[in-house]
Amino acid sequence: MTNRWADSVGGSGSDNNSGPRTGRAAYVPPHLRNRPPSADSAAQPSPAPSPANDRVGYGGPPRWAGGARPDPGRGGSGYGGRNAGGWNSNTGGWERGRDREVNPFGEEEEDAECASSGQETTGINFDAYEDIPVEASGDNVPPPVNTFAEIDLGEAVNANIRKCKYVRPTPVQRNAIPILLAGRDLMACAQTGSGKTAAFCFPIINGIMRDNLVQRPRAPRTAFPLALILSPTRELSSQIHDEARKFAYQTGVRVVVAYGGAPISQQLRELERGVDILVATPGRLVDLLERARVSLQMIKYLALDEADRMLDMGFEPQIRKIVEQVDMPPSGRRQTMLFSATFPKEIQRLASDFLANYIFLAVGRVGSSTDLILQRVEYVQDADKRSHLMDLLHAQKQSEANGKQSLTLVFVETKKGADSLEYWLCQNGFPATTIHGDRTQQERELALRSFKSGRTPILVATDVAARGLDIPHVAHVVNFDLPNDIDDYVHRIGRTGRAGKSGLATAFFNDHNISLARSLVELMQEANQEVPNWLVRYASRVSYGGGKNRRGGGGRFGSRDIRREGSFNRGGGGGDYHGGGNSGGGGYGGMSGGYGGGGMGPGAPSAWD
Ligand SMILES: Nc1ncnc2c1ncn2[C@@H]1O[C@H](COP(=O)(O)OP(=O)(O)OP(=O)(O)O)[C@@H](O)[C@H]1O
Repeated sequence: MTNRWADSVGGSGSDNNSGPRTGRAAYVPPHLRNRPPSADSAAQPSPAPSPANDRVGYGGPPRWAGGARPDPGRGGSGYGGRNAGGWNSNTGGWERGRDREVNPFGEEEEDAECASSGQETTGINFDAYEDIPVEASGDNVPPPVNTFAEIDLGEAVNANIRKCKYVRPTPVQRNAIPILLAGRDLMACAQTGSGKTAAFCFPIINGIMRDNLVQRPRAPRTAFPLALILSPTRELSSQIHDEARKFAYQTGVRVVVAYGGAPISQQLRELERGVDILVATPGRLVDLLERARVSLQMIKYLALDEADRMLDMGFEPQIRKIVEQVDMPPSGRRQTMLFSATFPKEIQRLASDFLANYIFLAVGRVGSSTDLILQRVEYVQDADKRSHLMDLLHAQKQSEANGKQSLTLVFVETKKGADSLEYWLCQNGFPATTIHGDRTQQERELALRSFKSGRTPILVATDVAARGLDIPHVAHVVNFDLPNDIDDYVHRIGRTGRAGKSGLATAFFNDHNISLARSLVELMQEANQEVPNWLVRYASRVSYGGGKNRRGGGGRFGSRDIRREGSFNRGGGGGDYHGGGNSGGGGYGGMSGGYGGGGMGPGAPSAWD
């Protein structure tokens, strides 16, 4: 009973690509594939047994060893449309191909009854978002919608929305989807856990289905995707791929993922079988482009998730190469969408290079954290951090005595620190695992699965796990080491308090974190959190501009559309504006100042792909 959710989570999206594949069907263009769904015929794979701790798993059978691997949710709609994304437009295999599509919902559908009858809510707590302020600026902003029924996403996508148990669109979806369906470029900022993935996936899938027969060039070994979704980490790309496959199930739109650390041969095979939407990390994509195994010349939709991270110093050269220096159609001839929970001014400036006459959308204040997360900051000297963490974990265990076990995500600064804390926790009776850039991809995936399943309910991580990961049941995020950048803090704590659920975030603060004090106080006040007096005193002692604090230089959440500031002249003028939350009324006030000083630090580059 207690493990029921854990089992289903552990199984979902992890081994659902191991269904049988029998032969190859001919390519069918997406617009011909959108037929009413037939009964799912694919057998559901059973989740592979995993050890209690992935360290123990080192002795287990090697995954990926030789040939096909039981790959977690990757590359495998099983659609079988050979050369989709390529050149062959033979339509003969449509039925066969679709019938073979592995059901990406896996056991979740079977568990639906259990989930809805239990304490778990599968949907967003919409009350939490009722009053969220919305700002949209740009020319002729399409109005928001209130329901999915108001948007014509097509029968198959609507069926998938129901399977996902999405009853109503979230605020970012209500606003972003009509903008994207109208073909507009978009820079969208919305709080962590508020449903941005679907906000860009639905319009992309719909667009591909609507496009008339797209004749792709003839090049036998080169894939020609129509849409590209870039994200900064392997795990996030894998997660987006899993989500996109659910949204695209039975639409005939084929989604493939490519990221580093995993054998490229498997990814090449998937690409050869056809791709409409390619989800990728920049490094692996550059590799595929250099091998001429992917061409971007047919790209009509480009989405950058965690766009501010993608355009900061760590990634910008790769992104420029992909978007500007290969064969992707220029802005204006493709539709570009950038999403994140944080958008510093400098990044907005850079981003405007990739956009044409775009709309800027802010749902909630840019860079703010959701007040669903209870934030606590405690003064803890470095030497005392471990025992303090132990106290927190013991207290948590006590409170869970009669309830379900919840997950704790502990962020540390270094990879070595992660390993050593993990070891210490395990020694002290707290099963833990770790994820960071020094672990192999195989180890990283195993660790994530072990954490999600609740087998190791503590995950010690570097910033590699800070962005985008949507892990149910993370009840507590501990910033054992605080980051230097307040935006990183926002993303880290955003691993809890998702989809309308509440969460707890505890930070250990000491004199090493002094440069963060002021922005931390502002962020907490913004989210109606109780701020300790000692932290306010720290904040008043420091001036802006220190460290990598990007909020420095004048005020709180700089954040609105930078085109509305006089100095910015690129990318079209700001104009239309609709404020208010769900009620559709009211204005969007209170955003003043801006990001000023501070560099755009790459955070911990070694942790990123
Ligand atoms: N309309 C909806 N109704 C119910 N749940 C939803 C809806 N849209 C998305 N969700 C769920 O909300 C959760 C968070 O969504 P998602 O991961 O897209 O958030 P995000 O805004 O991208 O977060 P982050 O900024 O951390 O990347 C997911 O579990 C998703 O399935």
